[in-house]
Amino acid sequence: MLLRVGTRRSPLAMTQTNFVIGSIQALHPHIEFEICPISTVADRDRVSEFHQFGMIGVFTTEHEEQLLRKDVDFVVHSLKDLPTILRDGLVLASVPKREDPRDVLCGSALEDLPEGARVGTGSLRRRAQILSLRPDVTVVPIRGNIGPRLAKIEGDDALDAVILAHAGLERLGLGSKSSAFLDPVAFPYAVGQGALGIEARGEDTELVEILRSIECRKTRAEVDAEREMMHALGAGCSLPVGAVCNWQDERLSLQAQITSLDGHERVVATQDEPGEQAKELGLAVAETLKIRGGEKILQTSYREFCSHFKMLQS
Ligand SMILES: NCc1[nH]cc(CCC(=O)O)c1CC(=O)O
Repeated sequence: MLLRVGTRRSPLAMTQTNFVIGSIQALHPHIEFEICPISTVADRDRVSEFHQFGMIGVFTTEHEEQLLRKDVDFVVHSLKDLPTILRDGLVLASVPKREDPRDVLCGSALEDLPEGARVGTGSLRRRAQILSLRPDVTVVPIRGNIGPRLAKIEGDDALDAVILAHAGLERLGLGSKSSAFLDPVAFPYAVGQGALGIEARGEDTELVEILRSIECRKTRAEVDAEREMMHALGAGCSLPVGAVCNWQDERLSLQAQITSLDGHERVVATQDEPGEQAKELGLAVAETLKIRGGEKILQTSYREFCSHFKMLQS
């Protein structure tokens, strides 16, 4: 059997894809793979900030079209970039074991950041959360692959720190740059962060079965809860919503936080349920966030980033 695998071309995407192929091959040595990399809108356009500002699916739309055209058999995504709603006919077939999902500050620990420090991130969630912990910092929008982002803490005009996902650094062999982990209770990570998502056509039941052989049941429960919460909030991947989800002793606990873009307001909800009720847990936490005023914060942030986007275009 030959399987064609869709992926982005970035070093991180290629590493992740090779990892998935290696994991499947270890269990199914007779299967062969052909990697079919493409550049997405977000890779071709390195100038706009639009995808950082809530536009959904910029990393994944073209992959879904490839799947529906049957140009590829499955696609390996960073799960946090995959929208909670997939195109008709496509499924999240498998979620392998998650890396450490925490964010890290590269360049300086939080407590060592000087007053008024310049901190780089393109993510609205990270912007809001760092401002809520350290109102004195200036957030500098940055984007691009992990290597170039990391380079912003070196050389002339260097930033004091950049915020990145530990998982991305670890997979690229740059785990030693993860010097200062951000405590996820104070600085919750993005929904799905640190996990991979393998997307395929639902009708290919035999293939879905093969892909499922590398799934991690605990990770799947965690990300199902997180994604259901995100879906119920109607929020895209880069809105200021953070999560901490843990599976322990057959129970799943989910803490979620919505933070206003200026960091001044935040709403938190925490709940736990038996592990098999991941989706119910996600829905319940979303409801609590809404009741506590989270929806209003999201609407305001949405308006703010739409006007920011218009400003960038004009
Ligand atoms: N949006 C970019 C992106 N997508 C996945 C990762 C890191 C790896 C992961 O979270 O699985 C990153 C980079 C980052 O946020 O630092």
